Amino acid sequence: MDKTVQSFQMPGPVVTFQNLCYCVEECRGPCRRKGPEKEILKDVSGIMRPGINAIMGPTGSGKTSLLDVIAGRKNPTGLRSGQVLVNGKPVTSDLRLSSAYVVQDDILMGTLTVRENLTFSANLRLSRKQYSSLDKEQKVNNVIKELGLQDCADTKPTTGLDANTANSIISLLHSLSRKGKTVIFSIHQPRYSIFRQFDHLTLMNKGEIIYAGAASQAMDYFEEMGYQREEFNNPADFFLDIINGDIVPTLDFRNAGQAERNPLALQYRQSVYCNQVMEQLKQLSGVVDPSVSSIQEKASYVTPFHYQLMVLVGRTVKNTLRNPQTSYAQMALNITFAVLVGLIYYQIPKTLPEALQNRIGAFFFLIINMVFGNLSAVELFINERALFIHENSSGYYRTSVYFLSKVFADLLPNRILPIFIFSSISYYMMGLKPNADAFFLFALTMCLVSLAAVALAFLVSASVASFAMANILIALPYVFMMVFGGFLVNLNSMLSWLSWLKWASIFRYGLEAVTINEMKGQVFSMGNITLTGEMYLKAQGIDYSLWGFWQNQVALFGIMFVCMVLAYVQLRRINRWK
Ligand SMILES: Nc1ncnc2c1ncn2[C@@H]1O[C@H](COP(=O)(O)OP(=O)(O)OP(=O)(O)O)[C@@H](O)[C@H]1O
Repeated sequence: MDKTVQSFQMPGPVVTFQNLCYCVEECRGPCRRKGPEKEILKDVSGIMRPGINAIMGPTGSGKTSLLDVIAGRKNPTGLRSGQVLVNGKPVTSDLRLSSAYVVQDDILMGTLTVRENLTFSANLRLSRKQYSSLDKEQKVNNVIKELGLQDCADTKPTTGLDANTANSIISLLHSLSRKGKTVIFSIHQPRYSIFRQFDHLTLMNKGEIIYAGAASQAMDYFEEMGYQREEFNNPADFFLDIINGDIVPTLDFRNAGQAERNPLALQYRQSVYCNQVMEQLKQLSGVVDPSVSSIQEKASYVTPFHYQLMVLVGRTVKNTLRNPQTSYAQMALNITFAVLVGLIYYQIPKTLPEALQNRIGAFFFLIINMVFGNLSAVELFINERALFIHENSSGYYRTSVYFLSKVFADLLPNRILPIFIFSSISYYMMGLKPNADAFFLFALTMCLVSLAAVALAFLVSASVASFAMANILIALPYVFMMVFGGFLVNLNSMLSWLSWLKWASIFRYGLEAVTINEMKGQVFSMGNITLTGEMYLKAQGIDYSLWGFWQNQVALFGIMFVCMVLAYVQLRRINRWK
């Protein structure tokens, strides 16, 4: 019996696509000028039934593009015509959750074991109402068993997945397909042992289908066209040789005088295989419910917000604990700088001129350390960008959950804790105001300066995809803010159209706040001349009233808040389409 007919009888989802035309705009030149449109899928139609459906073809033939369009991963703006249906219905988020899309690149959390990665996925993709923790554990164990990964289930992924996986993956897909799953994948040049497990084959060339039908009949199809296969030649190599023109047909099937760009595609369109597909598509599309396609779909998740947050924070904390270099480095940097500042400005005297020069110099030094010490925060969203895109578009969790889990898991161990240690060491070594409330306000200001700088780094991190770009983009505002901080240049003497930048300077707010906190109520002397802290603040034009002090904290908090919100918006705007 014909294999296509055999698999058709297997119950399970049927994926259909009709007249798909997909175009991309190529960017050219250093300015990435938009070039002409390029059609990468040309009127492609097909039916994928439960079983193993392979898409084959040479590099650039459109295999991945077809797979991406079927999976809804390709930017819909490029789709000029056609629609993908599953069981006659357009793809919705419910269907997305009951399907899986596996990409070629390694996008697993490298610090977690195979079992932990699978458990993470099971926790977020299986409904808590339908599956208990035990059910999920059992499912994970089954997958590990089916993949033959028992020996490396509790080791980190990269060590366990080696060359034997091609065979075991195909065996797993085969057994899944026999349970009524529709498995579709693209493959370049499989060996015979793999090829013979395919039920259905779609061969592509230059964005068009040149054969779609039972894999077992593909050889006959080309042999009937006059292509002679050498004995022992692997079918996959045979097809590629035909496409590349390395094998010529003994019969000339091309119509005389016809300058067809893709004669194999034309031949397929005229074949009984193509006619069958088009006939069956007509029957299947008769059941399409037009109301479904008109519904503007909203992403839905099988797990609630708080549960996703718990699972994600758990993974982020585990990742931080197993990869603690950044936290250690951040702590070491803060302790080293605290001791260094403490030694340089050790027990600042109250006699002039050192009393003022050393205090203001020390504060500037401290703020520089608070701002530039957070450069490592730019890596936060860049490191895991591919993982986030994959998991988020597969419906694992909401963007807000990811954002909150990353931000909190980074802020506490890497930012807030080291700052309190930093402040405690440097404050008392420098001999600043000894009362506890002054110390607390000092530490609070350092914390807010640091968090505002970190939030700006998060914003950059969520906006770009490469470290090189992020480093340039973060260094610029930091340096500008330093210049407009009020220490390197007197802001009153600056050109008025430039001096407004001081309102965006984290340095200025931080410097003013710690200066008010330290100077207010102090008396400095030189011989019999005395100078109060208030006199100094007034001479500098600093408002040292209660609100004058707290307005700096409010401004720092405002900068942090705005940058965090913008970072979240940028994370939502990340292009998830291929
Ligand atoms: N987003 C895009 N922008 C520009 N060109 C694209 C884009 N996506 C695909 N293409 C082009 O479309 C053609 C088909 O690409 P596709 O990746 O689908 O081929 P493929 O058969 O999967 O190739 P490979 O085996 O190398 O993965 C290629 O020429 C590719 O450069």
